Parts: sequence; C-alpha cells; structure tokens
Amino acid sequence: MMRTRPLKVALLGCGVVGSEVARIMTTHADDLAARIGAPIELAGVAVRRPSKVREGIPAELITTDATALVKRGDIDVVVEVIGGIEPARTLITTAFEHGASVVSANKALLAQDGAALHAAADENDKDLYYEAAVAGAIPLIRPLRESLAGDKVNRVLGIVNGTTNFILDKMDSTGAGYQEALDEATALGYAEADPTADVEGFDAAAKAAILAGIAFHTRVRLDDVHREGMTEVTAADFASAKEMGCTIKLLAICERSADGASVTARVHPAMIPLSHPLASVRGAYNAVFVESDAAGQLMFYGPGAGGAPTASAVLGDLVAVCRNRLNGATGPGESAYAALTVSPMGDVVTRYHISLDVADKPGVLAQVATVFAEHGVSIDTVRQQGRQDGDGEASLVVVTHRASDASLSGTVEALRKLDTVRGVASIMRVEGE
Ligand SMILES: NC(=O)C1=CN([C@@H]2O[C@H](COP(=O)(O)OP(=O)(O)OC[C@H]3O[C@@H](n4cnc5c(N)ncnc54)[C@H](O)[C@@H]3O)[C@@H](O)[C@H]2O)C=CC1
Ligand SMILES: N[C@@H](CC=O)C(=O)O
Ligand code: NA
Repeated sequence: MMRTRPLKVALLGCGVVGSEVARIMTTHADDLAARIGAPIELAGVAVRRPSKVREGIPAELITTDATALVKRGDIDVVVEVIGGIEPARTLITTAFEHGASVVSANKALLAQDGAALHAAADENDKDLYYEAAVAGAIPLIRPLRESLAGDKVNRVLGIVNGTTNFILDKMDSTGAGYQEALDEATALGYAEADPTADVEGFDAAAKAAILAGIAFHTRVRLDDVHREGMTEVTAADFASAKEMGCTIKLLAICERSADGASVTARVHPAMIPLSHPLASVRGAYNAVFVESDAAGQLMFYGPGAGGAPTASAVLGDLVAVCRNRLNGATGPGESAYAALTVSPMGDVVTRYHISLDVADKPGVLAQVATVFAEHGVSIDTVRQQGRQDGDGEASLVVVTHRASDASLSGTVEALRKLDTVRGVASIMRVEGE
C-alpha cells in the first residue's frame, strides 16, 4: 500500500550529476513513488551559486547553507553530489547524526574515508550507498556487495575512468591530441572538477580501492593502490601497441594472490590485445571483468561518466535507501572481516613491453639480454630496428614473459647503467592475454 507522507530528499550540489538527479526525481516522480511505496519529495537543494537558473527546481528549495539543510532533522535521505573531501565529509556525517541516510557519488571521499563514514552510518543506524562512485551507471557495487556475496572474488579488472578512456580512444582512433581530447571530455561533463584526478589516475585509483575493499572484504586505502596516469602515453606508444596487435587502455586491476593470503590493487596504462573485449570499449564507456570461484568470469559494461548515466545509479540507490527506510531496515554496511594483507606493486606479476634506444653496434643485443637474464626476467620477443637518422642508434623493443614488477624495475635500473643503452623510451605492462 502506498504511504502518503513523502520521504524527504536533500540534494547537495546541483552540477552535472545533481541537476540530472533533480530532473529524474521530478519527471519520474510517479514511477519512483510506485516502486518505493511512498512519494519522494525534493526538500532542499544546496548550491554554491544561487543566482544560476535551474530549470524545474522551485527557487524556494535553493539554499547556500548545506549545513542547515542536513541538520533540519526531517530529511530522510541526503544525496551528496558536491564532490571533494570537505565539506562533503562533514556534511555526510552531520546528515547521519541528524537522522538521514546518505547516497553519494564521491569516490575520492569514499576511498579516503570510507571506513569512518561506514562507521558513522552504522552508529546512527543509517545507510550509506554509492553505486555512482564506481563506473558511473554500471551496476557494480551492488552486484559485488550483494549478488556475489556468496562467492569468492579473485580478480577485478577493467576500465573505470570515462575521461581517460575517451582521451585514449580519440588519440588512437583519430590521432587527436591529448589536450584537445581532454577539453572535449570536460565539455561533455565526464571529467572531475580538477581533471588531474582523471589523467593522473587518482580517480581510477580511488575506484580501485573501493572495488578491492568490497571484492576482497578487506580495507584497501587509496595509498595502497599503485597509481600511474596516462599523461605520458604518446602516439609512438600507440604505434608500438599496433605493431603488437594491441591498443592502450588505462586499467584498474585488483587481484588476490595465488595463495589467497594477500591482494594487490593498481592503476596504470597497459597494452591489451585488440581481440580482448576491453580493447573495443570506446569513448567514456567503462567495462569491468570480475572473476570468482563459482561464477567464473563476469563482464559489466556501460556508460562510466556523464550527468544522466551517473544520475541513474544515484536514483537506483535512492530507491533502495528509501525502501529500507520504509521497512525500518538498513542495507549491507562495510565488510572488511577478511583483513587480507595488501601487497606492494613489486609483488605484482605481469608481462612488459620495453622500448630502448641503444647504440647500433655488435654485441648490444647480447648485453641487454644478459641483464634481463641476471634479473630472472625471461624474454618473449625482441625486435631491433636501425634508424634512418644516422645517429648510430637503434630501437630495441623487448617483450617479456611474466615477471614480478620488482624484477622488472631491477632490470630497467641495470639497463640504464649500460653505456650502450642511451635511453629507456617507454615501459608498458601487457595485460589481458
Ligand atoms: N560527472 C560524472 O560523470 C561523474 C561524477 N561523479 C561524482 O559526482 C560528484 C559530482 O560531480 P559533478 O556533478 O560532475 O561535479 P560538478 O562540479 O558539475 O558539480 C558539483 C556541484 O557542487 C557545487 N558545490 C560545491 N561545493 C558546494 C557546497 N559546499 N555546497 C553546495 N554546492 C556545492 C558546485 O558548485 C557544483 O555545481 C563528484 O563526487 C564526482 O566525482 C561520479 C561519477 C560520474
Ligand atoms: N571523471 C570520472 C567521472 C565518473 O566517475 C570519469 O571520467 O570516469
Ligand atoms: Na556504478
């Protein structure tokens, strides 16, 4: 039976995502009420610029005082789509203390302070939901938290940042420059307020920390995630990738070790074969593979950024939280009971593509191969190309078999010391084979 008293929703932030949340709440009001079992009412919208025209939002709902809004005491759910650490963190904890549950899209905050925020939600018997924080519209948090709660997840691998996928895709398919592609992604509402978070891999690392924590029932902090951005990926890297039948993607990879006792989480650009499903993920789309004991391999795919897609995930959480509230219940909180060790990047084992500038003279290949052998890194293929510019140098491209990151770093350090190695042009991991 439909309850007539509406559940009250406070919206914090009315930018790319918030404006779409408000629009869908209004245009789908009847359906949302039917699905929840009670109408939901937009009770207040906290903004920074009150003079901005916001179509469909009554002016009397707009406030610049987000703190007063979350302290009102009659708010059932606070939707936080401001972003950043403060004041979002304080507003969320204040909301719990004043009786509201929270839906957030804020991966930066959840990766940094997820444990404390979950604790605050628990103490106040409230919900904290954040499907939109990882891979935009794609249902991923809920499948991991709920659908796969009876299985054992061993690996989560995928593209979790729409902006960088958009840029890499443009660079690869149209030859567009980095800045031009980034400007377009920003105009389309994909990029973070400071796009450094996207291109330097902070955003994907935050998502990797959240995913690893949920997948492995272990607290994984942002600092535990090895992070490399994509600003140094060049047209030459794409050309090398093509020669190997690969393309380049910024990947997030969270893995359980073979003995099951530890996990790793990392974000970095990597070559993947063109035949791999991740190679055909275009634009701001995301795709994530989850591998588990019983289910085997699952793939989640869809829009990873943008106002409406992200609002879809926020609304899904809003419905779930409202239903919980009507039932006098809360959904699953943090699950970190496994408390596995989070190992450093040096323990990660994968393949590498290394491009060296070497002296074009006899014996160099043997010298380089010896350094690899001394560090226990087995070579799969080597390709040497003399250069036309007559500078006495050649390009040497080495692709290794699987080796630990620590062994590879040791190898590269030793290679740099060889007189015959003039420079290390690029090092890229090769994944998905
Ligand atoms: N844009 C996207 O594709 C996605 C964004 N997200 C996350 O959603 C959140 C919001 O992102 P966007 O909407 O893209 O950002 P945005 O920058 O378009 O919107 C944020 C809004 O919050 C307002 N704001 C900032 N401080 C405030 C305060 N103290 N009180 C009231 N309003 C305040 C800003 O003026 C701005 O209008 C962020 O946490 C972001 O990481 C998550 C998934 C996808
Ligand atoms: N900036 C992010 C937005 C979604 O999380 C991205 O590009 O993926
Ligand atoms: Na999602």
